[in-house]
Amino acid sequence: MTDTLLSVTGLTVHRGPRRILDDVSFTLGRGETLALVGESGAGKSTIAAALMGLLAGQAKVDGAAVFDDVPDLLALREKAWTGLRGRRLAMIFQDAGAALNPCYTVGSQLTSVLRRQLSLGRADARAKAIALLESVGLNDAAARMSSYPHQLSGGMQQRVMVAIALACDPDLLFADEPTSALDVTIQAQIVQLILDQTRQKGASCIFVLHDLALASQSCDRIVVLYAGQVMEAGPSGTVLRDPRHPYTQLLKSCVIEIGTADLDPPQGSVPGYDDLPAGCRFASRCPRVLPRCATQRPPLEKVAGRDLACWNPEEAE
Ligand SMILES: Nc1ncnc2c1ncn2[C@@H]1O[C@H](COP(=O)(O)OP(=O)(O)OP(=O)(O)O)[C@@H](O)[C@H]1O
Repeated sequence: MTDTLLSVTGLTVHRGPRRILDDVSFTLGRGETLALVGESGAGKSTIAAALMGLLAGQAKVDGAAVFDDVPDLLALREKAWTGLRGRRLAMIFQDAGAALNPCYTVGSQLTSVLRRQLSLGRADARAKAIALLESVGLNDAAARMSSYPHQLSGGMQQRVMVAIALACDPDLLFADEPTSALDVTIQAQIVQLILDQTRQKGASCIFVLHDLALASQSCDRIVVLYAGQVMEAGPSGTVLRDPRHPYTQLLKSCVIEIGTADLDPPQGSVPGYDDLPAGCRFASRCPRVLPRCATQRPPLEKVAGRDLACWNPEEAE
């Protein structure tokens, strides 16, 4: 049994009249990895941004997020984020090429983080930066310090991002689709690198992923989101071996296996945020829909070892 590092309760985000996240709750243990999965627009990146305090001024954020000894991340003012963001919570973005500053060398971007956050002197920061680049598998790390981002491949740029994110030994790392800009052969290497590095440091990690197969292989827990609501959440083995929510079942059926005969793509699409039903947001596409689903939102309840929000769940497989 791990102790809890992050506990999110009732996270709700409005952008104007649109309720982008609706009462999202989940927990993450210390040293655990968690995957946020769901179709594009489900609100995965918004969860990460809200928990990193990056939505201020853009959206109305309600709910609570207890993080270690911080009573509520969602209530922090910008000044209170100093010493937390980049230090105890860090982020790896989708596209390292866009996230790294093209005007500064890899070395100067890494050492500036180390000097600012850890107050290291110039020589110590340089030595630690080289060690970090070595630890993320960058060949010839000392020489790479003077490279500009455009002189590196996409995979190498993402390794640098991992080094920067882990520079201050954060307790929690967000990896927002960290491999979506990379070739498929490099993707698995980068996911493995992030997992190895976070495990080695005893950190927790929240992966934002589209890929259910990758989530099941790499993460301890999984949160399945649909149009801003949690449909099902729990240990990834339990949820994916025996999905009880029709939406999780649908996602699972979309994982393509070599050798299967025909593709059977799901029908319909995620509803627009301007036109949402009062009840379950998946109701219009659900094969097990009941009349009450459109009008009454199912509560997230403990069912068979996971949290489930469904009036008419699948039977055990
Ligand atoms: N800056 C923004 N301004 C207005 N709406 C936004 C903004 N960012 C996101 N949204 C909206 O919020 C909803 C959730 O978006 P979000 O990016 O969190 O989803 P996601 O699940 O991460 O999608 P993807 O997998 O495509 O990255 C979408 O309807 C999106 O259009």
